[in-house]
Amino acid sequence: MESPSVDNTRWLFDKSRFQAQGYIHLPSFVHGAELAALQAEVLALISNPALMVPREGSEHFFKKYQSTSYCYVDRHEHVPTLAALIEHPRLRHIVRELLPEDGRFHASLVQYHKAGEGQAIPWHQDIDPETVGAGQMFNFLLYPFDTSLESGALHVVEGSHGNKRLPSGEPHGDLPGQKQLCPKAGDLVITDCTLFHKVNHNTSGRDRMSINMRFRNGALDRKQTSVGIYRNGRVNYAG
Ligand SMILES: O=C(O)CCC(=O)C(=O)O
Ligand SMILES: [Fe+2]
Repeated sequence: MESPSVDNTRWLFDKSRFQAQGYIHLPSFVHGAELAALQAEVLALISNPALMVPREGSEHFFKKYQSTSYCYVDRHEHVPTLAALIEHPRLRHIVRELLPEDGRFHASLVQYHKAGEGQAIPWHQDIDPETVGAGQMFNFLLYPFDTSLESGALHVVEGSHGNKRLPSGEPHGDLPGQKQLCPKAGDLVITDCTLFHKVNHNTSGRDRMSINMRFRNGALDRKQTSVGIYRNGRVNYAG
């Protein structure tokens, strides 16, 4: 007989499904006053360009990889609801399911695709699958506002996580088996960092934002987590 707590766990997070797919979509993870606070704080954050990662000198990166979002890294003092979310018991429960030995918070990223600028993130893997592999680092993506096909769906290739690198080709070109997710406000999407994923161009008249809380196995060192894979090259974010 399974205990009720095991049933609760299944309801919250189906680990075997996650491990088979490489991602899982949990609707309405955050709602009500918490979601309203997150929305207000994220809007305040993106209204302050001084807080984003400087773009000067990165023109080559934007052009080559066609990754054009405005990015805010670890701005927790400006988004206290995000700081609280990282310690959220339900979220930490899932982190423990995924990384029972040593699940550590790694970094947060707020990605901002401004209305009217056609911004996008091409196919990528957040870490090098050949050196790290699946099950070591995860994105917990929280969407403060509704997304749509026009503002930028999260595209994923189910089951692509593991030790394989993305096939070379067009940065945004279609991949076999790709699926489109359009998370609603408050939804959480968890992905393995080796999963093939991208965000298509924001052609809508609405801003598109995502909040990424990244967790890693504490046994990984910085060198293993600083390389991202694109279809036309690999990037060492550490420089
Ligand atoms: O904005 C999204 O939906 C995905 C962002 C992403 O790929 C990332 O933060 O690694
Ligand atoms: Fe990513």
